[in-house]
Amino acid sequence: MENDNAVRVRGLVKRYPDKVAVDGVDLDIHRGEVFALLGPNGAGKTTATEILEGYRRADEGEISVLGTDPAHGDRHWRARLGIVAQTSRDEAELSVAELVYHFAGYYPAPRDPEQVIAAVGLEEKRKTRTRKLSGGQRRRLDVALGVIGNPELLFLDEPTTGFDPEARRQFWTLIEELRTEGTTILLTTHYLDEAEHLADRVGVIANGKMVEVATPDTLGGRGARTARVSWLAADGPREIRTDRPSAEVARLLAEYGGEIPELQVRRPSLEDIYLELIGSVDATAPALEGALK
Ligand SMILES: Nc1ncnc2c1ncn2[C@@H]1O[C@H](COP(=O)(O)OP(=O)(O)OP(=O)(O)O)[C@@H](O)[C@H]1O
Repeated sequence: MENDNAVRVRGLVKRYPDKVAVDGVDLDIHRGEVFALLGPNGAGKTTATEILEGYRRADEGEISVLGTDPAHGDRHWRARLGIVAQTSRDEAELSVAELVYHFAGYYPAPRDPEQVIAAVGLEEKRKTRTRKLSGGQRRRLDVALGVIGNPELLFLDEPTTGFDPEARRQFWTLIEELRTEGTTILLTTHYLDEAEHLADRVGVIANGKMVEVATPDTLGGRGARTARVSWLAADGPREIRTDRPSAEVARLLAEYGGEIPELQVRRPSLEDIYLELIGSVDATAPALEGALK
């Protein structure tokens, strides 16, 4: 019987000749959640993801993806996955619509190709050959091909790289719709605002190790962090740190008797916390002397 988690990983290790890319990772992704994997370049995100997709073999560890060990996944299992990899497939001479219809034919219960083309904002390009698409349009097509099979579990590896802000928002809406329909999603991204907007939980990976798994609001104790209240006083900008920002704002309000000039209340952003977590890992990483000689 399949367990409740879409993904269950214990003690995952992947070694390359000169590098341990994934170094003992545990990971649970619940059914129906959006999980964002964050980490610097070379942290091991793609390697780990490709092992879950069945494209690479682990050296050690127990892995279950939709109840199956990816090393033994058959085509029925594969049809339940959607994959948007970092590099695009190359079918340069086919048009957008031809390619989307073609891919729909691979799956037992595909989505409606026209709806998918519309959802990624490529209606006007449906007859354009894929080699004539811009980088961002090509990436939208990749997303369309990843979701056309109506997957239970969708892997998105840096899906919005090269998207303009409007396309990114449109993509976020699409992901929210998929989530509402119950699709489980594993997203890797370097955009912290994207992780914050979309993810139920985030995992930070660095040097092949999982540093922390938490909700975007609570990562690194974020929810309990001191707030900063800043405003423009008569003699220049002021900032104070406080655990009770509302009380501070009330005090200022009484003092000013009305509008407080340039008032801002800020807590550390997800990006601040992420950089702090990654920084503390870097500081304990082995020295690079050997590599730099
Ligand atoms: N086929 C390979 N052979 C040898 N080393 C590899 C191979 N693929 C990846 N690596 C190394 O493994 C480490 C992890 O790479 P990986 O691509 O998983 O990182 P990533 O977190 O996805 O990075 P990015 O954010 O840049 O995509 C890196 O040091 C990389 O150089």
